[in-house]
Amino acid sequence: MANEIDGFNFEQRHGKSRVRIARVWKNSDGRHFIVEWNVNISLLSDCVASYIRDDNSDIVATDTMKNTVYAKAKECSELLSVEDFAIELAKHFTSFYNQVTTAIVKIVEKPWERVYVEGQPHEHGFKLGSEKHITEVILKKSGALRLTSGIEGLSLLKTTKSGFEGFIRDKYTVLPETRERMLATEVTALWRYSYEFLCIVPQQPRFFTEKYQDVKKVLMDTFFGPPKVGTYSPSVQSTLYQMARATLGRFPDIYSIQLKMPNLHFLPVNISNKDNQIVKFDDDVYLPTDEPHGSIEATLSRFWSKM
Ligand SMILES: O=c1[nH]c(=O)c2[nH]c(=O)[nH]c2[nH]1
Repeated sequence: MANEIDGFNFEQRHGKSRVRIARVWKNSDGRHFIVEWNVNISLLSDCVASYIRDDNSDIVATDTMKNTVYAKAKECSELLSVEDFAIELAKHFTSFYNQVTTAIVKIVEKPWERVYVEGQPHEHGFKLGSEKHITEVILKKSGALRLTSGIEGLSLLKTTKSGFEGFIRDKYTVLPETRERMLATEVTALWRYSYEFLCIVPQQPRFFTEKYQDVKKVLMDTFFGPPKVGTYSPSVQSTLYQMARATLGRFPDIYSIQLKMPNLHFLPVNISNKDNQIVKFDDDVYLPTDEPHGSIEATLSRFWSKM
């Protein structure tokens, strides 16, 4: 919220960060479902008086925001996607309070996955996976929506079919050109859907959960290529672009995708003393590192924003 005050421009927002919640649903046939969410709420609201006149009468207390997370989760009688829960919260804040013009709700979901015991899905047993499903909803009172979903911490590695050649060489360059190296990264992907109004958001309960799985599969399949032969990567940049391109090619309701793909180096190991070479690198023994790492990121968007 921006206001002009005393001849200055004043912007403010307030909210509650890191509200942790787990919600369990128990089906009548004995199967349990669980989600664990870390919720961040930020409200743009007309409460300038609290900053400049010690008048809190227009403030939604951040403690109330926290309680709302638990109350709304209780109200959800069935398993729902993290996107749908973020939309529910944002809808509540923008419709219930006159003062609130925009709600920004970000949620990170912990990847609890059902375990298999004796080859069968367990009714109430879960283990923690690795990458996280995230979402950000920005909802205005008018119903105008910005819906972003993403993946955080998707660690991928391939032991071949990667190289890096033809880059600038100058007096500081020592990196040899290669057509054979390891490629390792930890993908952060953020994609924006083209559902720009509340009223056109798909209502099927599993829609965004399935879309998340589908996008993850397209990203991974493009990174690795076919199982027997793979796909040669001439650079992280090229692979990143192919992954973004495949996502926009496959999903017409995704308007843009941002990918961050650090290049996590696996350094060749060569060890010698003055008499012998103890270890000679033959694409087999590496020193894994994460510092320093290359940082490569890009956003690919359509020119039009509507489907
Ligand atoms: O795929 C790569 N992209 C780079 O920009 C880069 N720079 C570097 O040193 N190694 C690599 N690898």
